[in-house]
Amino acid sequence: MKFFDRDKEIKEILSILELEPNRINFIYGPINCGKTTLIKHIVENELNKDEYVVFYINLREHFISRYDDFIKVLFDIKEESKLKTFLSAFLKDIPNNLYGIPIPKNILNEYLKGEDTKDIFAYISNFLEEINKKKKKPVLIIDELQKIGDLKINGYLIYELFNFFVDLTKEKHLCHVLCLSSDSLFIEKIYNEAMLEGRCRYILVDDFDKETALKFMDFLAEDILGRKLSNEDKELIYSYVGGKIVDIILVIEELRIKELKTILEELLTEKTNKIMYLLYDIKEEDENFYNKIMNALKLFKNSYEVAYGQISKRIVEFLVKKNILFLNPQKGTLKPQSYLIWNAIKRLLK
Ligand SMILES: Nc1ncnc2c1ncn2[C@@H]1O[C@H](COP(=O)(O)OP(=O)(O)OP(=O)(O)O)[C@@H](O)[C@H]1O
Repeated sequence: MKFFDRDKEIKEILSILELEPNRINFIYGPINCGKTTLIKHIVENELNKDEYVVFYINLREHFISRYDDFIKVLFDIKEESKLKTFLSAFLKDIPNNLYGIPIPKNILNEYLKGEDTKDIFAYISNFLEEINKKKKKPVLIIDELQKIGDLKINGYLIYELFNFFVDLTKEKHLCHVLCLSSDSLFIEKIYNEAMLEGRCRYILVDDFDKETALKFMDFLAEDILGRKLSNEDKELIYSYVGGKIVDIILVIEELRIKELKTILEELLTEKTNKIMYLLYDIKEEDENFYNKIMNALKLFKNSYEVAYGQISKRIVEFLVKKNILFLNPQKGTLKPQSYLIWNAIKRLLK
């Protein structure tokens, strides 16, 4: 699939990377809005390869339940045993794109004997310093950071990591740090975390707005169907799935074999049923909680976005965890995770 648009977000992220690293950057947005695709596009097509060295670490692909698991994910483990020879070989011909910080196996094993991140973070810092000396700018990207949000070793690992990131950015200006997450409860926690105040920047990647969504439909229709869609069809698609990229792709792909109205009704019925079954389960378990959930959902009957304070924290947490609502801590608002979910909520409330 060819990459589409995101000019504004690309410009914003490139303008951050042009400057000296000074903050931790959090890239957040609703589920499946295209955060990973955007970052991969920037790394592969927009960054000057002579200037940047990117370390892309995706926690989604890994099972992380212990300290060792996390540390291993950070690194690209090499067989070489002598640090000096290993480093000079690496610095002679630095690749632009890596999936972990290179480290000799024996050194990593030494570090893993204790549960102290101090030596490990010192190793990474020194490594990044060497890259800086070669006039290259390192960029550390951590995708799905919330996966280690609850991991504890002598306190929460995430706080140690944030301290380290502050050191790399605000203190030493050694490395750009981009953290991606679609868990808006996690982002909200960070947003309100005193130790991170003034040390972070938040970049929202949202679903496409209406104008872009309609253009995306034109682009896909040409690409997948080899024909144009009528304005009425595009408006109809938007009224069901809004600017959610994955949903628009699905609709256009299905158009090869099904009628538009059938596709849209099937999608909405499926989503409505899923939420309905969830609500049935809650009602069975706790009728009082169910009533509170229904009252919260009623707020969305006539509005796509509502102020955060209108719904109690416990209900917000539940609906966000179940991927029904998306919380925007910067704006202090809540909205359904997608237009399709919004339509499903409205259908359930009828
Ligand atoms: N700008 C784009 N142009 C074309 N297709 C896109 C674009 N952005 C996203 N997509 C498509 O949408 C799908 C979902 O995007 P992606 O996985 O990047 O979302 P995400 O926000 O990282 O998801 P998650 O909520 O799981 O973190 C991708 O597989 C890709 O095919």
